[in-house]
Amino acid sequence: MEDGMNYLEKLNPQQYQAVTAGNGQILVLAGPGSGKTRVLTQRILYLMKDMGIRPNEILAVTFTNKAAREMQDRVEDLYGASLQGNMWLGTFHAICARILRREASALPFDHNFVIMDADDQVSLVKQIVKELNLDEKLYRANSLHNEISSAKNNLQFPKDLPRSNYHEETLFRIYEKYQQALENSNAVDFDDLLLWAYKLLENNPEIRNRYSRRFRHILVDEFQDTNTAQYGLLRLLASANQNIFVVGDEDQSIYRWRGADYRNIQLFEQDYPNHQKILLEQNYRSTQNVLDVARSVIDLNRNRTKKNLVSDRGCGDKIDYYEAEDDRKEAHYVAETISRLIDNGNAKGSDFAILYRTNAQSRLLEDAFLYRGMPYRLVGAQRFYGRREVKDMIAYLRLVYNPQDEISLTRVINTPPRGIGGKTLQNLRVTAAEAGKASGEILLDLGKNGPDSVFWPDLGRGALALADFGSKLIDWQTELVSHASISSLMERIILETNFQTYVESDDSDDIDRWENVEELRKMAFEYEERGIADFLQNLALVSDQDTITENADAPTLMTLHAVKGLEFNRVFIIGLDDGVLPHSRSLNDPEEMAEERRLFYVGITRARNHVTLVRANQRINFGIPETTIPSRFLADIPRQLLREMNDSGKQKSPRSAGCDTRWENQPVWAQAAGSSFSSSGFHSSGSRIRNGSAEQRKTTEMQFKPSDTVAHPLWGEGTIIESKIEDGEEVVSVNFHSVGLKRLIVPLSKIRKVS
Ligand SMILES: Nc1ncnc2c1ncn2[C@@H]1O[C@H](COP(=O)(O)OP(=O)(O)OP(=O)(O)O)[C@@H](O)[C@H]1O
Ligand SMILES: [Mg+2]
Repeated sequence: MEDGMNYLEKLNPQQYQAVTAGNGQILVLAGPGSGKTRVLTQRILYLMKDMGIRPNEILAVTFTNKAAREMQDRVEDLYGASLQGNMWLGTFHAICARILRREASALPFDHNFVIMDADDQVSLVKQIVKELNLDEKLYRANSLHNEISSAKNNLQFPKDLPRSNYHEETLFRIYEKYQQALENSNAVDFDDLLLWAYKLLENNPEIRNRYSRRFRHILVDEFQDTNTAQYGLLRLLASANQNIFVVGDEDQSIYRWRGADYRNIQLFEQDYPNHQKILLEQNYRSTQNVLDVARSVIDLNRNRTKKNLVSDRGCGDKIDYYEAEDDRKEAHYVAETISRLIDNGNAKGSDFAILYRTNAQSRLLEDAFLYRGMPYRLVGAQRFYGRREVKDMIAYLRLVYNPQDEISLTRVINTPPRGIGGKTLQNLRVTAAEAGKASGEILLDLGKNGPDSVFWPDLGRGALALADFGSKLIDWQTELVSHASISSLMERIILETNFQTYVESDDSDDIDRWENVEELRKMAFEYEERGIADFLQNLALVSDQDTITENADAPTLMTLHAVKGLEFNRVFIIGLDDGVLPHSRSLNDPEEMAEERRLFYVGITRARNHVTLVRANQRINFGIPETTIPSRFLADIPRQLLREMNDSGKQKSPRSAGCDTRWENQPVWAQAAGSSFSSSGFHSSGSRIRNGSAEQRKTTEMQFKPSDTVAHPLWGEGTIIESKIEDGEEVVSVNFHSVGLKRLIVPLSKIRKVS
């Protein structure tokens, strides 16, 4: 400690306490932007610099590969030396893959196993449903795959599943066949990485001891999103030294659909009764207005500890709110506003994130950006890695690396077409099954011994084409072994299969497919040193967040799920309509609704300075406009924290500046009834929207009375049914000829009197 811990960046007392906590179990619970990730990073440094822990004795778990990379950069920067891959730092999946490769001799697959991507996993289930002659409409591959995935996340192999009815019995059979197919391909899926790592450590005391002794300190970010398998794994890995440091926020648990369970925080508290709990309350990311809005949303979730969120950064701007006529205009409003802010010199492209509930919502945004010729970054793994031409090329590499990979073989055996039809492929499979080998092994054998090989007389006329492909496969394997260069291997494959001509011949849309293949080759080039195993593994484990292109000065378009852990100066959240956010799937399930609320909360709290909430009065579904109702979450935001905007991005209803915390002391009313939404996005009775004292209430003047005829720009004419003062503002019920009854808050609504 000769430098007085100068290397530690400025920390507040609670942060300092967490960073320098001694051995044992430490639980850091704190809201967004309070420095959890930063504390974890600094603790790694502290362990190395002051506690004499070596990098290879530390295991640090992040939620994405991108987060791992950033953490590594930061630690190296402050440590002043390269960690040279000595530290075990990465996602649960990457860390498990590393363990499984090292310990493959104790497992039912080789160390060069491949990791199947999400698409392939579902295709495999589909194929099994077909093989079992089940009705594909009743047995949907996607939902069956989800069931298999949750079984795995609960640490269950097929034999552990209940089999007391027909459905359970069927699921068992499908799961069993699925595992068999993976094993035959020397492949695993994402969930297997966790499941096998857990079982490996649980069943092999020697291996468990080796790892748990080695990791003298374990650190976990985003702990609230761990699932059962991950938590179990942590327990095993920490079993020898019992030094485990976790940071998290129960309000940011948003991966329930992947088996995440924020109750693992409670489990941690029970399982480690001597743990030390540290709370961080100071928020360094967002302004107070952003935090107040976030809090008004999350405070309505039950069964949680209410937390103060205190900003270090002053009140800041109010939150903007815009209601567009339809979803196309919603997207244009966003693009237009951003373009204006950039043109005025008030912001730069990378300041912005535009967040939405579902990937499909990005399409109109992209249109709006393209229309203006504005660059943008669209985040999502499917965007690049899901492309046919990219998947084809990856499948080639996988097959060369692991000829047992049946799925990749099926994908490329006749792509580009080389005269190997369905019948020939079927023959190959049957021959392979009879010989107890993988199809790829037969191919290699044919490549070596020629089409007339005495061993495989049943392949018929297809043998020639198969042998030809087999010999290419041999050449590529040799290339890989002798040159160990992925990009030159790719070059050869491209050349010898006429891949470029094939890819360029597909002009079914205006995507530059060849450019994607070139991009993949560039990526491969960066892996020359680390090798093909690492490259393929990283391709398989890529997450949405990992696809954010760095150094691009452009707004980022991404889902609320993908934005976790990140921060932006300005955040737009679009689609604040009931059924979009919260999602229609979740409306009837209180647990799901609580998660939707957390998702909205995560979105708001990404902002440093500014949040804009946007919704559309109508959404076009398959060409038919449907009128929407505002998200029920909007009603939970105190209105004095909001500024309603008009089309030109100007404020409609000016309100006083500064932090307005009066609402905090008022009673939290029950959630609004769904029927009381107004066109202006906010509802009246039963809402938390209130400002003004009783005094004001008396003096507010009423503009409308029952039976007045009014007109609205969207809904046309209607008749006032009722008019009253609520919370100091006039609220009317109007019966519109076009859409029926609506409740409107007069100062915010667009109605005018006709007679
Ligand atoms: N003591 C501090 N002084 C100045 N800035 C800080 C301090 N602590 C954290 N920050 C900054 O605050 C921001 C939020 O920190 P960080 O991302 O670590 O928060 P977090 O708790 O992990 O948030 P989330 O829950 O969203 O993941 C970062 O920009 C970080 O650099
Ligand atoms: Mg964080």
